[in-house]
Amino acid sequence: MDISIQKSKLLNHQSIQITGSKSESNRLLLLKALYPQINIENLSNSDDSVLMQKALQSDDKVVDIHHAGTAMRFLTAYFSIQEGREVILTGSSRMKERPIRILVDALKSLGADISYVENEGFPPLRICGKKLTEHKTFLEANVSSQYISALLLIASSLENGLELSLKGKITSVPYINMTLSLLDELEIKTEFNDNVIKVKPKTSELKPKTLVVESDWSSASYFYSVVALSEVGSKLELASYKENSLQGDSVLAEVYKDFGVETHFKGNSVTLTKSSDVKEQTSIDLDLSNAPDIAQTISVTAFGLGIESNLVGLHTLKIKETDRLVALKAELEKLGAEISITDASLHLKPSKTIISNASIATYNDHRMAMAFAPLGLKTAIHIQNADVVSKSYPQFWEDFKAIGFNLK
Ligand SMILES: O=C(O)C1=C[C@@H](OP(=O)(O)O)[C@@H](O)[C@H](O)C1
Ligand SMILES: C=C(OP(=O)(O)O)C(=O)O
Repeated sequence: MDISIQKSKLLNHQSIQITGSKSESNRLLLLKALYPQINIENLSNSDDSVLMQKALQSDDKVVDIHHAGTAMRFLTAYFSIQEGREVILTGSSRMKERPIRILVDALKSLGADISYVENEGFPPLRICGKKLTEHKTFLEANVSSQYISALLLIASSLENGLELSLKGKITSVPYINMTLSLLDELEIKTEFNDNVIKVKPKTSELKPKTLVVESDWSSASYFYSVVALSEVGSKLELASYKENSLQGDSVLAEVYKDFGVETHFKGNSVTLTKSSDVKEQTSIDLDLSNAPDIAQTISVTAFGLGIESNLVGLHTLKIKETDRLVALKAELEKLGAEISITDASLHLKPSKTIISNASIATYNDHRMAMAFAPLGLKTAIHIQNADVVSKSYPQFWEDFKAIGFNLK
């Protein structure tokens, strides 16, 4: 399904309810499989969370998690400790290109039995579940924090817990802290000092506990972009959010100040207001190594506003749903952008015009479709394979329609 967006205008004062964070949901689903006393509210309805839930409930030999990176990484750890069970864990053709050796090596050093079914270092994996006897390991922490979260999520089930040493510069740190905070809410004892994370084994029975998932901040980014690209005085309300979030992408509230967007928290909602125009000479300089999933949204907002941006810390973007740096360059250029990229950065020159009726390719990447959609406020734009959004945000197009986007 392709979608054409006619030039649109934001309907002021709309309120949107966004589904639960897929990162929090996929962690809690795994923890619930280990500790069934957990009750989860506002669970994400994203494809990735539905796939995670199904995978945890299935008895099949082959478990296919399609494009879901967190599910691939978290389930590798989970199936490693399912004693006596053998699983082939696989995914989409892109998933077979997303590296997993760092996690597999760490699990093997703890005693896991994992082998590669096709290419060394990549899914699919054959995992023969067993009791892991070791409790100390290390891993390179600069490639994906998901490897670290995967180990932490199973750590309290290991006989002696886990002592994990992180080597190199740690990337996507807020996601590690999110994992540790959720463990903390379950009264699982953890420590994170000087690049060493320790998790104690859970010895006492967990009391029944309800955890409410906050709505997804990465999904909120597309509305930040909409407000940034709208006229001064425009307002949009999003639910359910809190000021002290576990999600690193909540840094949006700070980042979008530079795009003239103010954020106000009230009750469980957040109101975004376009409070001032952005000056032409504004330049956005950001290190996004802690919030890689909002890089596409920010680049497109900056382009839509015609301002310069220098984004660094983007080294993880190459191994996500697509090579997001290459994809951003190719698609922004269709719109007339002057953009240069390296393996870890992106530089966008200020531009005065946006080419109309460009057809944006989405590369099986939900965030390509969602990041480019707000440009419909500036010009007519065409989004290819627009249903990719369901990976994280199945209601995306309905919600964009509700706030005034003219979709065909
Ligand atoms: O742990 C998580 O829930 C995630 C961690 C990040 O990945 P990396 O650590 O690979 O950057 C992020 O990009 C992904 O969307 C979700
Ligand atoms: C990178 C992402 O997801 P994952 O790595 O879980 O596939 C994402 O949602 O942007």
